[in-house]
Amino acid sequence: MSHGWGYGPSNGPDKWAESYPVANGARQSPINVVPKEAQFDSSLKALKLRYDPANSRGILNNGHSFQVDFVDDTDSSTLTGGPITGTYRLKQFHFHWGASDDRGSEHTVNGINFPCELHLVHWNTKYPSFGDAADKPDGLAVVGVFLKIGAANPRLQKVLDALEAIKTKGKQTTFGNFDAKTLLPGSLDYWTYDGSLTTPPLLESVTWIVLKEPISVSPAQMAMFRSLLFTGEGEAACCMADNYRPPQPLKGRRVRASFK
Ligand SMILES: COc1ccc([C@H]2OC(=S)NC2=O)c(OC)c1
Ligand SMILES: [Zn+2]
Repeated sequence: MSHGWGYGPSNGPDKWAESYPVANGARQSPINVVPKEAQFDSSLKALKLRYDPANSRGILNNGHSFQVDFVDDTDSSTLTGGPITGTYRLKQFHFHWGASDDRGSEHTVNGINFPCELHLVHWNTKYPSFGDAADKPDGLAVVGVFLKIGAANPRLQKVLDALEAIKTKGKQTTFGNFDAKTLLPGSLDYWTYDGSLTTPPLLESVTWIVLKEPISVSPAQMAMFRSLLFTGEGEAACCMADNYRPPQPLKGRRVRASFK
């Protein structure tokens, strides 16, 4: 790729392998989840997500998505249980979405796309930092939550209302006292498999935890996601949408279910 990776025809997911050969690796994400082929595993524990709203810090347009960053210097916002061992700290959350409601999620279920997918990113505290954990096979755990078109979701609104302040690439603003737990659905039933980051560097370091139950988002709220720009101030505006990687080959991996 002659220039940075992105989601366009010249630098999108089909081109990433040119600069990141791991794109064709053995444990790439996302995948298509086929519930009937997922194995119920009774040894899988319940997810324990303990988030302290005081840890939320800021919201940033990073040119590929927007992310809400958390202070991660203590074990005050953590993921434990589920398929992982030990303690993983919440680092950030972000979303992937489509230009229209028929696409946008990264994982699919029986080949069905959702309009949006939330990723809550955690790193294994057996390593000293996110950066150290990011390239280890057990370094990261990402909780994926589907967003499904329905009633407006009031719990999303504080996040969406902040987007006008970060319209262009590189813009950020403070975003304190946000409880990420409010973005979770009522059920924490999940599918889990070994995978990767879904954008370059595509590191194969993620234990994926994809929740079965979606949360709702309204068409008007989806329009707010699409009001962001991939581009920086003063550049020709390009709407931020279709920032998702399509499903990748399973290559013999097992997908386990925490529920029957
Ligand atoms: C350097 O930090 C990164 C790099 C890539 C990703 C991508 O991998 C997933 S998952 N979603 C993404 O957009 C990331 O997300 C945690 C964090
Ligand atoms: Zn992501």
